[in-house]
Amino acid sequence: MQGNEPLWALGMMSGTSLDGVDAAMLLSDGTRILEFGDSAYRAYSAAEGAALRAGLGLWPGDDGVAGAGAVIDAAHADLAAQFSPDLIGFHGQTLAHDPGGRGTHQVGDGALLAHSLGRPVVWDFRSNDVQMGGQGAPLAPFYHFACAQWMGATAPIAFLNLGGVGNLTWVDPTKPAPEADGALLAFDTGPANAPINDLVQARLGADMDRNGALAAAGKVAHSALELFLMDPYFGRIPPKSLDRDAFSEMMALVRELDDADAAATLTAMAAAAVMQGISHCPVPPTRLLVTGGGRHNKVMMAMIAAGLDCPVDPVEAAGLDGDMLEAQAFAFLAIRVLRGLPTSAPGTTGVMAAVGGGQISRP
Ligand SMILES: Nc1ncnc2c1ncn2[C@@H]1O[C@H](COP(=O)(O)OP(=O)(O)OP(=O)(O)O)[C@@H](O)[C@H]1O
Ligand SMILES: CC(=O)N[C@H]1[C@@H]2OC[C@@H](O2)[C@@H](O)[C@@H]1O[C@H](C)C(=O)O
Repeated sequence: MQGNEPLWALGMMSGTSLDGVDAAMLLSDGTRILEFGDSAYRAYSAAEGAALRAGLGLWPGDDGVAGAGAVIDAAHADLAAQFSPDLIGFHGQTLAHDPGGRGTHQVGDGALLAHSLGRPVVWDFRSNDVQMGGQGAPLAPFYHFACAQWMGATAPIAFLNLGGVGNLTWVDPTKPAPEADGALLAFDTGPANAPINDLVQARLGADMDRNGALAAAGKVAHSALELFLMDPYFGRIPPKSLDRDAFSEMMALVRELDDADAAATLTAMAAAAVMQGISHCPVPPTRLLVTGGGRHNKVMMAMIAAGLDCPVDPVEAAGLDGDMLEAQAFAFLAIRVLRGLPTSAPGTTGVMAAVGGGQISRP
């Protein structure tokens, strides 16, 4: 597997929403997207989800980490068994993220997976970046650069992932490589779906505000929104990243509101955080392409579009798959790690210099 011949990699990602694992095949030489392959999703059972939630905030060695790790290892082995990749990119599950302090913690044992599947596995993508002074996140931006080139973009565009947390990547596709100076600027914008999910879970026992229906029936509480926007995170110069629950105190701002107004206000907060993020871009993007589950939230999408001067579309408008983009990103990054290419740069994570992350485990 040396040289630069294209490889079929399987990328697997379990995101902050803790709903399940996405897996996607990608053919790439580590710089270009050559072909998209099959993809699959495996939902966590209620018991698996509970074990993962119990692990949130835990660090290596803490009680409860092994249980969460076992769920991740079994679910990923189960899902990967239906594919025949040359190699696997295994993100695992982030349990805790504190890049300026204790580091970043993903569970998932790549050596075990390599052994059980009989294929090379690239994993532990974030630690090296944090050790080199970076945020360890976001890591999808190098893949976003490849997506922009695959689309034939000729002017700066931005990708927005609306997952549990939101993250934005500004791309200048005219630069020669993702690690080139000025090619990328990336950072977490703020909370996106996680607080909305937490609200509807606590009040209505629901998983999500499907399509933004509840928010559509409510009014935004502007005083709460203004208080939220006073958080110093929004003024901080990127790169910057967030733990899933970094904004948990925002729930207090909507406590007195009825369900619909609370949902509308949390949705407006997520959208306003994106606007704040866009203001940090070197030049405004000519197009904003949205990935992640939040692209289905019509209210959130409309609020974002209303605040920007450029078209705002789901990534499907550009021929990409918004459910699988992050899984594809870890397939792409796995090939880069195998080839010794960097996976993050000062503009994406704040790392001192472009660096490759990830351990390689062979069967
Ligand atoms: N139809 C829908 N309407 C509204 N919201 C939706 C819809 N579908 C998904 N979502 C939201 O998107 C979330 C899942 O998004 P996604 O799968 O992108 O998150 P993730 O990958 O786990 O998170 P992250 O990218 O932060 O790691 C759901 O929990 C829900 O809040
Ligand atoms: C530490 C961590 O797991 N961060 C995730 C999380 O989910 C979204 C956002 O916060 C982003 O920073 C990152 O994931 C994506 C896939 C990334 O690294 O690009």
